[in-house]
Amino acid sequence: MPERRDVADQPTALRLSGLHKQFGANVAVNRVDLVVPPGSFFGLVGPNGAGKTTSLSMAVGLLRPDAGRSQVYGVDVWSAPGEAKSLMGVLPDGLSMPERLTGRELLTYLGRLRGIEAGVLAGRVQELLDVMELGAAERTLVVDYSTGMRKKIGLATALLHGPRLLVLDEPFEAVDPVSAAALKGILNSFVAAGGSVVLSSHVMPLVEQLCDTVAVMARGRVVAAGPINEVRGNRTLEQAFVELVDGGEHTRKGLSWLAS
Ligand SMILES: Nc1ncnc2c1ncn2[C@@H]1O[C@H](COP(=O)(O)OP(=O)(O)OP(=O)(O)O)[C@@H](O)[C@H]1O
Repeated sequence: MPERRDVADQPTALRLSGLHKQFGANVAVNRVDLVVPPGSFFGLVGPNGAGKTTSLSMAVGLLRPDAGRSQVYGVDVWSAPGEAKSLMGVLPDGLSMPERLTGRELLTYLGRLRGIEAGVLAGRVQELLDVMELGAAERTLVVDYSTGMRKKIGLATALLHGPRLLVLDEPFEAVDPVSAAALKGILNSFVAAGGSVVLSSHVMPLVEQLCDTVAVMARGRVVAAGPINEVRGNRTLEQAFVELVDGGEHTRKGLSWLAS
């Protein structure tokens, strides 16, 4: 494992301040403040429709907020987008990519757009294809990839330029266990070397396994945030999550007509 760099002097990896977004009458994200410390592995959890994707989309500059700001290592995402984006690797929800390319062509194309020198780029592309186990699909176009393969090539594009912060929306969704283990290894090494990761997930054991810090969102607000041990207390994260989100009300509901 790479040696951990001293991250104490670095500015906050990601700071969301008063971030707000409304779709018509629906307040999707309600004045959210969030601080992701440098060198942390940060999990964003919440039930369906809580506002996670909307928050992350605004955080990385893909969706303009109605109010509030997002800063990456002190750089404002909306006033200095070029600089902020060079610091970030992003796996958005529903990533759209040039699909009539093979994985190698896609990574090479995006690497050139990001100004990576050709020799360096070729090495990185090969390493990413190997580690994501996409080398076997060398001749397959991205349009013909499976869901999990699309997730992996999306992650590869996020890692390509060597960012300091990774923002990943559901990175493990549809990824097989072998690839997931490889991805966990990559992300852990990245954090150990001083990088920061923010990921959203519905899989509580995965968040407990990977993350040192969590935020729980519900109905557009952050209802708990901090070191994972503090947020879950003496419960599992899943128990804490259910209690924080609805006091366990839904878990007691059943269907009167089912198996009665
Ligand atoms: N483009 C949009 N237009 C209108 N409403 C939207 C749009 N995007 C999100 N919403 C609404 O905003 C709210 C938050 O959605 P969001 O996708 O951020 O939640 P989420 O926490 O990521 O959910 P999930 O876990 O199901 O992915 C929901 O009520 C959703 O219907």
